[in-house]
Amino acid sequence: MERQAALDYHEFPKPGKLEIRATKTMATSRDLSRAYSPGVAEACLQIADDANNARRYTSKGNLVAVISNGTAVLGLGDIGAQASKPVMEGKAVLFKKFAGVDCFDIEINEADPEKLAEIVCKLEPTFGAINLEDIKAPDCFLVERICRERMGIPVFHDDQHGTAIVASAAAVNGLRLSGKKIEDIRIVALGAGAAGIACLKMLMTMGARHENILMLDSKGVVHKQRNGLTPEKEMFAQDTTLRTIEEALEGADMFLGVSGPGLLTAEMVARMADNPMIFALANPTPEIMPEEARRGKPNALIATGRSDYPNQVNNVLCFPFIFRGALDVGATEINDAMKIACVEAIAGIARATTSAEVGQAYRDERLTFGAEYLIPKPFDPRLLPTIAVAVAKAAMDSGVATRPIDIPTYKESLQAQVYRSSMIMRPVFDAARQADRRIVFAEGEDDRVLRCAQAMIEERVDVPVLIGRPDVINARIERDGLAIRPDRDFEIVNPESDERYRDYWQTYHAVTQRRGTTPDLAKAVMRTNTTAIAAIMVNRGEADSMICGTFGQYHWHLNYVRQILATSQLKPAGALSLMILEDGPLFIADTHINIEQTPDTLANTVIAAARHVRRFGIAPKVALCSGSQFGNLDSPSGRVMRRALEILDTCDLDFEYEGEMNSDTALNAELRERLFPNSRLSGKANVLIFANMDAAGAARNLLKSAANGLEVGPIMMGMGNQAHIVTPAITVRGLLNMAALAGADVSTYA
Ligand SMILES: NC(=O)C1=CN([C@@H]2O[C@H](COP(=O)(O)OP(=O)(O)OC[C@H]3O[C@@H](n4cnc5c(N)ncnc54)[C@H](OP(=O)(O)O)[C@@H]3O)[C@@H](O)[C@H]2O)C=CC1
Ligand SMILES: CC(=O)C(=O)O
Ligand SMILES: [Mg+2]
Repeated sequence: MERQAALDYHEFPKPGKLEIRATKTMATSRDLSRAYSPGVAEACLQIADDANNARRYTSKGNLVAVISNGTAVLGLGDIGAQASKPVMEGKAVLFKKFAGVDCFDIEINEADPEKLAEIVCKLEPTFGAINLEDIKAPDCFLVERICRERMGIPVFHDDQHGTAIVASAAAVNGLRLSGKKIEDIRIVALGAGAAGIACLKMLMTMGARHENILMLDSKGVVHKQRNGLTPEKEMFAQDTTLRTIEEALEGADMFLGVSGPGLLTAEMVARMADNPMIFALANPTPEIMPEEARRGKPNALIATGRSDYPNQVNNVLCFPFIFRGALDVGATEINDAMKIACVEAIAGIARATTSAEVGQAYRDERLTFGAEYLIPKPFDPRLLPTIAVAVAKAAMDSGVATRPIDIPTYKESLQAQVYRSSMIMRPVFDAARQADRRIVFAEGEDDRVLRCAQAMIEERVDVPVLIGRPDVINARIERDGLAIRPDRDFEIVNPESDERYRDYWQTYHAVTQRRGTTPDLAKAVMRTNTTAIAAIMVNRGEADSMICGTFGQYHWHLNYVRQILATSQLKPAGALSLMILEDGPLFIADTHINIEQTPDTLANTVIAAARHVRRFGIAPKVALCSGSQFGNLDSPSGRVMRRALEILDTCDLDFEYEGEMNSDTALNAELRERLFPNSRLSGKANVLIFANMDAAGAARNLLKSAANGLEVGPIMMGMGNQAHIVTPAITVRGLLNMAALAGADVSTYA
């Protein structure tokens, strides 16, 4: 049951959703004396001397407090500070996961807004910024005002401004679709609390007119004749005879619900103008469920706060990224210019085509700008670089940044955070953009290949050619909402019917006739085997490189690549995987080609690997890994390694290599020094070569599965970049990386 699953998620394997992690080693008494007394005193004195040093010597600069008193928790109401803790912990997790911002969740038993503000202000030494959360209106307005006045760091009440930013982004895009103008639309807001007031103010900043807005709270329409209105409600009170939600909604263009569950019915919606926007944002249960809203107005543009429906208007699209940008420039506040930059950035992302990753993360959904996709999805990797950069720039332009930064460099560093492969792959992508190569994908009907083709076109990597049935390819492009179109963006080779078929089977026959292929067999292979077709295209010069292997066994594909493309000069020399790990890149070979290495194949693998590693701008340090080390075991792999080392020693090589040794000895220079002080390898090895495919493959798979390694590869070495065979677990980004490698002229990136 979903409720029990949610509880289990919170309870197991240990209670809660967060823990604290040390960022420095604490292994020796030397560490202890630096981290704590006496060394810590040095850091204290620096900060006592200049408070700005706190950002340098402590975690303050990246630390946000998520603070609540539990008086308006989601739409659950005043459930108290303790009960609000799961929400605050949850926000802290989102801050960290989406934007690398560290958080403490702080739940405070204080209902008095002035006293609460006082407590928050006293926390300033600890934090780089404050996120107020789920504090009821009108108290939240006072708390925020006092804190903003007294504190020198950004204070942002997310239910107000985060919600307002995301709702406004959705509204901006909704208006584009309906063709209405913001200054003309009539808006009815149900809920006059933290979120409601802020959303309306933001919509007015975007151009909505005060006289076109009707606000309702639990007592009905907020009008001039009502007594005891708070100043915030007073601001929106209209001189009107309308009193109920039904009356208010007559002919309205937008419903903005930030109130409570189930307060809107299909019958009420039916009273609205044509093509209305219905934003039912109460959590966890909206004012109206989308099916019901559509019953009232079939052509309504509908958004809720929920992730299980299209158009999730939730402040998670904003808060991690607006704080990221604000912290990174040392902003003293989050001002209107930064908020507007955020609205525009969010709205712009939904209008641009979706990235490879977001397409993969939301595979079953159609993500093309439209009624079902007004705003981006929370897992869209473009959110961080796009929004944080827009916010940082707006902070600098509006004069609240105390530490201005170089925006292009900042954007690159954020992109590197999101796409771990982006830094190391940058020169490869640049080279692929410069080269004019045609890449043929054997499995052109695969969803991942189609998304990769789209990304290749967006990133101007190279021209894709897809082998597959055109009707299947077109149907999948349509289903996935991709923007690519055959002929305009890519070429299709249809194995069932292509005018080049005769040329292809004849070429295949000519190449393999002395290996038992008859004309009939050649014809059958060219009708059914897309890997062979791709290889023939490369053989005939109709493509520069091929990529296959999204399904099936590596050696099955390798057989055709070898048959058709290997020559006396070009032979598969091994498969190299670049594993991007938390502490940097590590190359592993040969993961796929030589099932058991001989001394000669091993020496070739080492030389080829060193050449490929250099192309990434990395100086190779190769370790020959085995169960035996430095001659201590007379094992088969030890013997192969030792003989390979002798061969390498005759080759006059200009890179570091050493063997044979265990893989921990390869990665740990201190251990190596103890075991074999005369090693020719300096520091940590960055290329591990194993004696057989089992060992190399196991190392690669363990690094991927147990160490969260991100793989670029396997890169086929020795074939002049004419062919790469991927493995079925490959992701869209993985394919795109391979396409960039295949698309780069190998001599141009390094
Ligand atoms: N999707 C998102 O990103 C976000 C959604 N929200 C949701 O918005 C809702 C309000 O949050 P927030 O503004 O922080 O809370 P507040 O407590 O500050 O405001 C609640 C508002 O809803 C009004 N209200 C409550 N019950 C009714 C009712 N039966 N009929 C009409 N109005 C009613 C209250 O009226 P009165 O003033 O008379 O008490 C008040 O104006 C919550 O459900 C919350 O989950 C909030 C932030 C973000
Ligand atoms: C999303 C959020 O902040 C709320 O519902 O209160
Ligand atoms: Mg909230």
